Amino acid sequence: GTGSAAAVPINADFDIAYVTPVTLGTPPQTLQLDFDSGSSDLWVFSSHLPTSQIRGQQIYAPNKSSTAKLLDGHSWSITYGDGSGSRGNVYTDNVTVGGLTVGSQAIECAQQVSSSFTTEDHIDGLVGLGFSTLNTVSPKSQLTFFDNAKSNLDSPVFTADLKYKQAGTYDFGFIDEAKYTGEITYVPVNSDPGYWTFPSSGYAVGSGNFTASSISGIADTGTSLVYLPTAIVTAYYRQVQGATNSRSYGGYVFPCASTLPTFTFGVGAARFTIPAAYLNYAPVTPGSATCFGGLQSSSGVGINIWGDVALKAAFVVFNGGNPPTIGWAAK
Ligand SMILES: O=C(CNCc1ccccc1)Nc1scc(-c2ccccc2)c1C(=O)NCc1ccccc1
Repeated sequence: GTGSAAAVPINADFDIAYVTPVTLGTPPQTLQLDFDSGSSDLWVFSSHLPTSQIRGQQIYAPNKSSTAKLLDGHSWSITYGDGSGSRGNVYTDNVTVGGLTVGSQAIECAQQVSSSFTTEDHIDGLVGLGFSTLNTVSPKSQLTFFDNAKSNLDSPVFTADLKYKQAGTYDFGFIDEAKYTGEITYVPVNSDPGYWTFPSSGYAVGSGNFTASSISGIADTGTSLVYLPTAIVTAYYRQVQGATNSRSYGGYVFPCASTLPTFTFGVGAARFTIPAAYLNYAPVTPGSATCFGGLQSSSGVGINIWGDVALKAAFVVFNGGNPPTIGWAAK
């Protein structure tokens, strides 16, 4: 089988995150979920949440689904690097994404979410697409939607075609040749950390020389920005008039009117250029003349993250075969 579903930016002004419609249970309950290759829990706003923590999100009510089953004695609790998090209990039910159905998928129902989830009213939960070793359900960890679907897929892959300020797609089970140009460059994935960790071959700032340098990082559809080693990031912002690394804003900022260089990264012999517009991420506060960069230092993060700002400059194949690999193509 295969599946194909839209990845829609949650904000009209800048690409904080992308959501995809997912139907749960019988009769179908449709939620808008954030597909996240940087984590491995499928969790949803649910009828078990205090109403004080719900602000407009759609909820999944397992007691309204004839196919829902409580996973007795199981719970989950997750914290993301930005300190946000959620926890709750677990049901299994049918989950459908773009025509692809998984029966008895673990659906982690939130009983508590942190304030940043409550205030983000366009995200009804997450679909983790990382490796199932990262799943937080206890005492028995659960498989991701992709791992459950894999055996029924024409090919054990999913692809991300994210776009700048417009809807893209997630495809499951096939590679759509119409979505990319040229060849797909595949590199090995180290899944031990539980992420889609792959080697990048180097970078260039604007029209400058390409610096060959092996950079290990993760392909993370759930993280908005790109986080790279300080040496690379300072080389980039040296080319931006008025850029500073702001302690108060927590990263590199610059006058919104600044001219930004592009940023090119290598995957094997292939080169991908992130347009300047993607790197002028957003005003630090609505209407401000100071803007926050789409490229930030990973020194406070602990790992290098190729988030949406990079992913939307390419067509990316997450190959869940044995061994796993990741493919990058121009589009
Ligand atoms: O957690 C993820 C992917 N999920 C991101 C997400 C999506 C919706 C809501 C909340 C979070 N990716 C990874 S892998 C490793 C980290 C990390 C980041 C900072 C410090 C330590 C670890 C993160 C992560 O938290 N990403 C989101 C993020 C937030 C702030 C700064 C950077 C990245």
